[in-house]
Amino acid sequence: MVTASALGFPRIGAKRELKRLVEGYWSGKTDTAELLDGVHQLRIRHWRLQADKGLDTVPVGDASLYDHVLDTSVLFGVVPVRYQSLQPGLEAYFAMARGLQRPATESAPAIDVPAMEMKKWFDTNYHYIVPEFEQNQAFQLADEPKILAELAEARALGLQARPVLLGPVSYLLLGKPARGVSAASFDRFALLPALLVAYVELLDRLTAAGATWVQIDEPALVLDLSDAARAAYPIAYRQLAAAGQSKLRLLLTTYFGSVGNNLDLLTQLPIHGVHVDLARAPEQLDAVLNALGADQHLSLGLINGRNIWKANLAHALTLARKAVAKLGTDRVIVSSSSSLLHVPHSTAGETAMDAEIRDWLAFATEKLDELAVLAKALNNGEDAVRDALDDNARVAQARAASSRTHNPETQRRLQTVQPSMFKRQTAFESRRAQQQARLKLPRFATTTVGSFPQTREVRQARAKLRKGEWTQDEYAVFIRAEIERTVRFQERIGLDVLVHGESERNDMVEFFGESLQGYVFSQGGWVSSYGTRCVKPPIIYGDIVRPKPMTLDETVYAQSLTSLPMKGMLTGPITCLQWSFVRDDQPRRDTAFQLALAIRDEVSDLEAAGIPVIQIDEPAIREGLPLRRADWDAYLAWAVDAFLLSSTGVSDATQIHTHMCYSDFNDIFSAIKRMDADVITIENSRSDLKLLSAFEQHSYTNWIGPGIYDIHSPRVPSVEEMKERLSAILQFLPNDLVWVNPDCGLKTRGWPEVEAALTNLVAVARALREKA
Ligand SMILES: CN1c2c(nc(N)[nH]c2=O)NC[C@@H]1CNc1ccc(C(=O)N[C@@H](CCC(=O)N[C@@H](CCC(=O)N[C@@H](CCC(=O)O)C(=O)O)C(=O)O)C(=O)O)cc1
Ligand SMILES: N[C@@H](CCS)C(=O)O
Ligand SMILES: [Zn+2]
Repeated sequence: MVTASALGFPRIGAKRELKRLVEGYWSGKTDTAELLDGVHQLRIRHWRLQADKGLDTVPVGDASLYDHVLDTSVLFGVVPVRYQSLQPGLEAYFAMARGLQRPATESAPAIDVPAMEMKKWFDTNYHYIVPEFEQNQAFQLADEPKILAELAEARALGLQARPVLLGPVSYLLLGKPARGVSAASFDRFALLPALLVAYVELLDRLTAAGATWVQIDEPALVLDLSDAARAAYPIAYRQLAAAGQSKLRLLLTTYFGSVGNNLDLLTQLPIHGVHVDLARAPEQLDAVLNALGADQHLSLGLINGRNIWKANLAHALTLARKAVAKLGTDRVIVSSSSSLLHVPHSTAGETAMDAEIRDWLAFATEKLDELAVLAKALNNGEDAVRDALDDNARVAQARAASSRTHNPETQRRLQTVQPSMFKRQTAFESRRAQQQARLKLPRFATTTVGSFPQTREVRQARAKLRKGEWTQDEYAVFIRAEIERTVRFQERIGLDVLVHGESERNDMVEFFGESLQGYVFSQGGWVSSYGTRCVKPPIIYGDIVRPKPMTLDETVYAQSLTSLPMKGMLTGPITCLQWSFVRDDQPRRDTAFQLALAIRDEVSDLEAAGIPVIQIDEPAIREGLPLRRADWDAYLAWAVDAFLLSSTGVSDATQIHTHMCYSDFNDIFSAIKRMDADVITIENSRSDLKLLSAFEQHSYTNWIGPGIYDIHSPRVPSVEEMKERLSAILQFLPNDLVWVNPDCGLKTRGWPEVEAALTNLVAVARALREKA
């Protein structure tokens, strides 16, 4: 029989229950028992949902209080020294995730530990906590592994449960040497034998607890691997295969792309099943089928875990039938291409969405239905699911034929784009002089990345507008007051280039999605971004049109309040593309260019209204980089072109900023140079300083603002700490190129923290100016 299962399910909950529970715990409103009971109920609800939809197996261990990579570190005792004196359990766990700052009491000394580094999970907008390994890292299985308890829970409910583990090789590859360990002498694969001992112990215990299959995620198998990484796979899996007295079966999963040249490696491994992503890479099916061993199972990643369009079930069935013809029904599993973590929970609550477009969508819950239909069609014949298949074909035809997706004016503009629209009028040196003459900024100019605290009042104001309790005018009055408060605050703190604070924006991408045609947005389509923070990616279904200016009123109002330069804030085309669910009926490049033209128009309007500085955020440009190097150049060519198209329609004296966070700059350096922004502000405060050496090595000569304040943590960095950071930065970058700023927007922080941190930041810049 063909079985159906998903690789993982969204953990946040239909109503973001996980967020409320965990944030309630952090604020002291929820105690430990309530937290643990709440997440337990949520897990059960998600497992039951999958079983009720007709899936044969449920994943166990994919849910997490903060991040599943952090869970893996805790599971194997990979806790950096600086957290080891904290209370083990939730205190140490959350301190690793988000830092911990607590004043001294009579009985306990003060605690002040920063958070661990966060990075993008492959090419997604999900962030994981980067494991830190000592030179001779010890691995020690937790006394009470959470996954064992969860397996017992699922089995007690009578469910067929499949524990999910991050595989040892991917885990090692995702980590980094701990502080003080020299990167040059660090050999992560030297840690493999010790790590495998802990994995084997865990697999033994899972087997004893009743697991028959374990899902081991090895997404690194879709990357270009070093020889050392390739060599690690057979070593690892030979050892793991012997675990569970050889009774346990391992399903090794790959996702986010094709296994490509790693297929030979994969099929040598002594594993019982393989999962491949057929949504991103359907072309790999034949090669995988040919390479599979005699008894190996194949899990077909047919239902897209990264996008929200209903699947083409006829196409999926064609692929699945091919697998069944070769392997027989008992060796085939139908599955999601990746975990469903990256799509929202359900379309069920989307009653306000345009009905025609809603009919085209499948979120996680609806994807479970699709999986069940596929399995039924393969097991019982298509007639058993005739209505579902007919309905699916009707939707695909309706979408393809819809007049809603095309706009002739947008198409015409794209045809008339000229090469001159991708270039500033003169080179940076000349622009720099004109901008200095206009803005008269001091050395080490200070600014922020754009957003200021999105307080409960701000979010509630938007909720009132949404519910019709406030008129648009009442909301606008409220936002103006927020803008004025933010401008006065920045003047008082002493920043040099101000921002309006983005209080009118729910999110830097969703806001633009709501303002542009060609987009729809959901009411409850939340997707985890990091920890308890979620985003609601808007959905691009058609050609992009900017019906009217999107940011002009607020920016011009903010500028009218101050004589200091005001920076207009826009989100760049690649970030809008990357953080939206995008249409799959045209190349991403075409959508990016449509977005770029809309943003170019906004830039022109801001400039014409006298705004002297405009920031076009592109934090997602690195994240969009294809996972295989062979595909990088093609992507970077159009991605940078899209940025240039959005940003170059201004005079020399208008200063263009861009901002990037969580970027591994070394990989895309020449692209960043080609973007030719006058100022780039970058994330840098949690990562080490090596990224700055790239700016030095590549003789980057435009202005740079490496973040010196980690805004993702509630911790306030001291003057001394920021001074040290800045001095270290100045070893790599010339004084006259450096700006001083936080590493990202301040929307997640509270005003008191922001006041304390920015006061320190300005003090550091002023002290440096005096020295210079
Ligand atoms: C810079 N980052 C971003 C990424 N992706 C984006 N799309 N946007 C980004 O900014 N990726 C990389 C990083 C990730 N960083 C963050 C940072 C912060 C958040 C975040 O704070 N998310 C919020 C939700 C934001 C939002 O859309 N708010 C809405 C709705 C707010 C809400 O929950 N309202 C309540 C009612 C009000 C109340 O009573 O409080 C409700 O509807 O129930 C808004 O402001 O209107 C979060 O809370 O998770 C995400 C990624
Ligand atoms: N301007 C945005 C950028 C975040 S990446 C902000 O400040 O929130
Ligand atoms: Zn940022």
